[in-house]
Amino acid sequence: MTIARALTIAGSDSGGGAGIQADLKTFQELRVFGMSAITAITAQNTLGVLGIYPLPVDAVLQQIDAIGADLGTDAVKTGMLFSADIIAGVAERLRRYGWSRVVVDPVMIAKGGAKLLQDDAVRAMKEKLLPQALVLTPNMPEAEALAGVPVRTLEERKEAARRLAAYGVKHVVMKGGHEEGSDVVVDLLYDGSGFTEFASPRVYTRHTHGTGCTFAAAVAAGLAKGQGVAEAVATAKQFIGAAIEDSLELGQGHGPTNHWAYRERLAAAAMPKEGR
Ligand SMILES: Nc1ncnc2c1ncn2[C@@H]1O[C@H](COP(=O)(O)OP(=O)(O)O)[C@@H](O)[C@H]1O
Ligand SMILES: Cc1ncc(COP(=O)(O)O)c(N)n1
Repeated sequence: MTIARALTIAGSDSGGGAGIQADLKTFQELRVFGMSAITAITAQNTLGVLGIYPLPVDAVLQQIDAIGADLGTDAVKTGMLFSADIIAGVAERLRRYGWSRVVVDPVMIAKGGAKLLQDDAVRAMKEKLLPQALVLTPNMPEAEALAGVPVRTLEERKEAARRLAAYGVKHVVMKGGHEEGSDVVVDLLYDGSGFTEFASPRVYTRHTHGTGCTFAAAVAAGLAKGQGVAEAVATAKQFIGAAIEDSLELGQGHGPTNHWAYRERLAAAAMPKEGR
């Protein structure tokens, strides 16, 4: 049996809802063997980010090399990269190992406002990392920062996607969680020529900590299993939809999503009716 493998290069979230923890849980739920290279340790809970401790660039790259030299990977997901130096090193390693199924989640600011990417790192992300992204998954504020144009209306989101594709990104998923005044959350996939919409009902909840990480990790899991981008995005949208709907109500602030909800739904649907 072939085992699909995925590597996440991201920050650690002690609260377990975002970052490396969300990614590994998502890989596991989607039956993908998960591996990690930690870029920074954050002391974090549902109320906010209490501290950020970036690792030395060499420590980040050695973790990647440990995987490149032995286990290998079928897909890579990047999350919180924190600095221009880490971004440059990661971009070089992606090239060195020939890893092409790369999902870049351009994490910049935590929901509580803490900076997870230094200001001078945005340029490195655009110039060094985006050209290597098979899929880029910005939320609306991240798309604005990267594309340099306002991103609110559907037309503005499309224009930003075209601008981001010009950096060499093959597919852009413009996530719609931050869209205001709509009962539907639309994620827009741009493949360099056309747009596909992935829509779901908006869940009115405060428990959305780590939604972006979880979504991007689910896309990477699909790619690791050999799915095409559109199929991986469609599954990821289902996965995050279930995780948000069946919330765990943990913590006093913005709680994590439920990473086992999607699997439990599939299992319930497969069960014979009399067995339920
Ligand atoms: N309230 C919500 N109800 C349903 N889906 C949501 C909600 N908020 C976010 N999502 C989904 O979660 C994913 C992450 O979205 P978004 O909030 O835009 O990104 P981020 O977490 O990076 O800020 C997307 O697939 C989006 O469609
Ligand atoms: C270590 C780490 N990485 C990423 C996020 C972003 O999380 P969100 O998906 O809620 O924007 C976070 N809060 N912490």
